[in-house]
Amino acid sequence: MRVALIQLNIQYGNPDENYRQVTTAITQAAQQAVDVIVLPEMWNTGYALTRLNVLADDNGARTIKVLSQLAQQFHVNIVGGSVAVAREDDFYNEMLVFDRAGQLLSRYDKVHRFGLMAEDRYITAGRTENRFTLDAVPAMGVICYDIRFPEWLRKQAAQGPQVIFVSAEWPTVRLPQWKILLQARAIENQAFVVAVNRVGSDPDNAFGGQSLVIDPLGTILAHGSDHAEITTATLDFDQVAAVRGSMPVFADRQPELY
Ligand SMILES: O=C(O)CCC(=O)C(=O)O
Repeated sequence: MRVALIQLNIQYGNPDENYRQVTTAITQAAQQAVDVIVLPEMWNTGYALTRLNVLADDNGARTIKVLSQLAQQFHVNIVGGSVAVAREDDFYNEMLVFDRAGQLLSRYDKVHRFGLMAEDRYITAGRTENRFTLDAVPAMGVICYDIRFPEWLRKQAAQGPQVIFVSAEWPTVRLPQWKILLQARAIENQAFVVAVNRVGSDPDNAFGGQSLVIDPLGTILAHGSDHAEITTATLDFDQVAAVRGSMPVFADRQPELY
């Protein structure tokens, strides 16, 4: 599975420009013979949370139309990062995943809201898991702050996913933690981690990219820079079987104790 990670310079509170940028970037990534394209967190609006009433995508309709059409056109799977979605009277930070036929496979609302960026005031938390299958590979997806909750990832990884997709707006100031947390999630779950962070800044934070592809032993296969770019890497799932076969971490769990 060849993956492309799109480090976008998200324009704060400017969905039209962000849909244009995403369309251009996906078109470029698709020229590189990739199987899965991955986007960062909240890419339609950035963290313009106080204006979600006018900016958020109504039930995800615009995002679904754009990403589904691109997935079909380029015959590529898209892990659509996350977008701000309005549904009934609430706002969600929602990941949308599409297969090569443009079918919507999964919708996931971020479960762990990040209080330091006021999500707890503006965003409604999700309550459901996010597991899906891409080209017959079991996979899962989480959003940014979720990676600080290993039990949330483990609960899902124990059900088979071999690759964990992460979409983020992770501030530069905590990037050293980003790397360590992601390597730990890969090692403990014996899975590939494909993690995309945005670049650029908003009125409150700078975001330094450093998107990562990590193998099931925690080795970094690809490392993004701090500017807008597309990073690619190839995942060989025989490695997941080999690592899980050589150390039976999942079988050795004692879930009755924790
Ligand atoms: O956990 C962190 O340090 C960053 C989390 C974050 O920025 C987010 O969830 O949007």
